[in-house]
Amino acid sequence: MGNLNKEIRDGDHPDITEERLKSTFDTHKMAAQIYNSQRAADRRNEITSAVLKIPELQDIKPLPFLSREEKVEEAARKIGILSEHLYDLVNVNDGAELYHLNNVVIGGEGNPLALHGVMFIPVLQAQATDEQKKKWLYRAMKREIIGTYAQTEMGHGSNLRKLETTATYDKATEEFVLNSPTTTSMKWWPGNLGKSTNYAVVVATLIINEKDYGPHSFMVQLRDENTHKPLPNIEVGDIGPKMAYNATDNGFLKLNHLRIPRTNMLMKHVKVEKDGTYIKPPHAKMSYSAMVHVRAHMNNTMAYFLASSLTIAVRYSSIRRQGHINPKEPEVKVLEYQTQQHRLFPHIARAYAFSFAGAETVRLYEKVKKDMESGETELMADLHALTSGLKSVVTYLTMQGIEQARQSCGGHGYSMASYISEIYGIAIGGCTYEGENMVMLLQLARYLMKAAKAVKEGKKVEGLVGYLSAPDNRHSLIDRTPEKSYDTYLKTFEHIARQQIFRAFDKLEKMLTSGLPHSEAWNKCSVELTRASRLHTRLFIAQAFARRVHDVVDFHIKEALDDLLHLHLNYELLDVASYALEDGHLCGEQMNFIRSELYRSLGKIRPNAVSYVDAWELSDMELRSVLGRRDGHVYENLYKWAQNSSLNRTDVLPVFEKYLKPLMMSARKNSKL
Ligand SMILES: CC/C=C\C/C=C\C/C=C\C/C=C\C/C=C\C/C=C/C(=O)SCCNC(=O)CCNC(=O)[C@H](O)C(C)(C)COP(=O)(O)OP(=O)(O)OC[C@H]1O[C@@H](n2cnc3c(N)ncnc32)[C@H](O)[C@@H]1OP(=O)(O)O
Ligand SMILES: Cc1cc2nc3c(=O)[nH]c(=O)nc-3n(C[C@H](O)[C@H](O)[C@H](O)COP(=O)(O)OP(=O)(O)OC[C@H]3O[C@@H](n4cnc5c(N)ncnc54)[C@H](O)[C@@H]3O)c2cc1C
Repeated sequence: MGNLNKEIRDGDHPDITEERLKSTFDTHKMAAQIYNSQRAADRRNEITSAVLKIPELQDIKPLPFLSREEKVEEAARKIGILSEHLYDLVNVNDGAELYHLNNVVIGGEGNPLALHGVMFIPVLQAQATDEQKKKWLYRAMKREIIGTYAQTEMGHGSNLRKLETTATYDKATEEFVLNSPTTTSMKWWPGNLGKSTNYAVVVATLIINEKDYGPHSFMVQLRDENTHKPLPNIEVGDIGPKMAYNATDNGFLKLNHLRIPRTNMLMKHVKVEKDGTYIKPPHAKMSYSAMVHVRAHMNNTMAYFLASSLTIAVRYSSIRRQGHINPKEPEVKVLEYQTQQHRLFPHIARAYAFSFAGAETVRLYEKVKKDMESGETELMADLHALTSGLKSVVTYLTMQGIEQARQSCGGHGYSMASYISEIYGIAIGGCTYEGENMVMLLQLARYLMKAAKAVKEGKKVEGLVGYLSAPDNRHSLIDRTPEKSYDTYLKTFEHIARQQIFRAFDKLEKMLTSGLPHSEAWNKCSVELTRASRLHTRLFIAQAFARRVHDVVDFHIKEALDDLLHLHLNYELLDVASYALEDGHLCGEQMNFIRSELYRSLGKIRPNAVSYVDAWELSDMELRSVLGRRDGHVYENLYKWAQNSSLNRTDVLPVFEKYLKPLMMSARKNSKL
């Protein structure tokens, strides 16, 4: 039997090898849990190995040293090579493999086909008729055309029903006239809209005979297919640099009374007949499918970003020695400090939890997608509620975890050599895109309030909100039952979520009864409502984690996941404990028990810490971090990395003669006077 940790190599830093030798589980078997099958984990490594053999696919230099234009060009160069050799070099089979290939070769800063794959193709798959698919989808899949999803405007993103871009039907010519009447109506933000794409699905307010039918999707050709020049009546460009994600040309678009054929409206579910008759879709929100698609996959992308930062931080913490625990002994690895463990390990558990919750969400998404193809829409509300809550909670907690990872690396964490700040910048975009987090929490709250109303009316609710109808214990049984079971924790999470949902519901009802209009009452309750949504979602995440651990067969993997789950439940419960203390569901004694279990968990996780992050099998190429190097040789490579700085090209910069010398000369002259 070889080493359980598959990252061990000769010549690695002894401190990191020492960590890996302690592993109690096979990291590649653990990867099968993270990526949902052994085959998927194997394929990731095959793809990485294939890429490493192709010199043209390597970064020309570390990405932080590239200008914005160079970043855009570098991503496009690699996309070109990849598109040509996608099948002969790496034989990519599905979306997950493509996503991995992208992460290894290009990284998270974006590429010209990012929105093409993530939204343009999915929206055509879901909303185009067969004829429209023939016209655009198959060309898009072959990359003969490149598209994006242009919905957000400068003045409106969250409130889709107030989009200012209009698509007015002209019965006489059987055309839609697309128009951006104001500055604020310009499309603003769509990824790759600025410079890369030549087509877009534009979301505009449909007007027929002066009646507003709300947001609908239209295919618009933006640029000439050969010259790439913008077509008449179209102004398009890049919106400028962002916090991160700067290899992507997020863009603006102004449409000046642009005429497109009637058949350019995506009409699989909804129709406008030649005479202007409007035929409703089976469900009013079917046209929101591209957003739901991304939201459903975001748990996994966030888990990936979080795991990347933690891989960097935990590996670095195992070779960074500073200070003493026992003054008679050498300086310790910073990973020995309980504060460092408390800062990092709960986030490792969250990354796993998000991945498991993500797998369940994608399964539900795939089912709903299939149902929708045949016009079946029953589960759309459940999926919308689930993805709205998860999207918000997972992106927010990911943001916290990445920032903790950065701080845990001390000064070097602040250097772009750690690459954590770039990962942070990319990930936190997720708090905003695909629905601003508060807005999405309030969407889930609508669903929860309906369920609470049903329960109050004596009806039984099921599924994701089934616990609202289930019997509740007045007092938590944590530490009060002889057998140790996660069920007692999950029941406590249920209690907390249930209490908060009903608290928000009662507050809302009281205001409504006092005569306040619904929208005003809703606003006055909205902080309580978002709290209810967060607690409901955190319960779901904990349940999904527990379900996965329950299903694992391999003893050592189950044991290692069980340790992480134990840490997760104790840490998360402490985080939300005030809700349970308020009504005496938990008492001080139980709080002490939970705290001591948490500290015990940190000690239990410690020997496997490096293996838990190694199990994500993130190669050096995709991490792009000096601190996170697999071999642990950080210091000599930090020095090498700094040599890339353009400031080091000469010993003396022109600014010396121009500004600094005169400044010092004049100061010296003055001091002589
Ligand atoms: C393996 C990997 C493979 C693939 C990778 C895939 C993804 C990669 C992941 C990451 C992406 C990486 C890079 C991409 C980066 C960025 C891309 C970003 C793109 C964008 O941001 S696109 C623009 C997104 N914009 C938004 O999200 C806007 C948010 N606003 C809305 O969605 C709506 O305005 C809102 C808030 C839902 C309200 O809509 P509306 O006013 O129409 O409705 P009401 O509030 O009145 O509600 C009425 C009713 O409708 C229900 N409902 C709303 N939406 C839905 C839905 N989608 N499905 C079902 N039901 C819905 C709502 O609940 C109400 O029901 P009720 O009356 O309460 O019963
Ligand atoms: C990196 C990135 C990539 C993007 N890519 C795309 C893309 O490809 N295509 C595209 O179309 N768009 C894209 N977007 C735009 C994105 O979808 C929107 O920015 C997002 O939906 C938020 O909308 P907004 O900007 O209008 O925020 P706003 O709604 O203006 O939010 C401002 C504040 O108002 C609050 N608020 C707004 N409405 C409510 C409400 N009803 N109740 C309570 N609070 C409220 C919010 O919580 C927030 O605090 C992208 C954005 C980013 C950052």
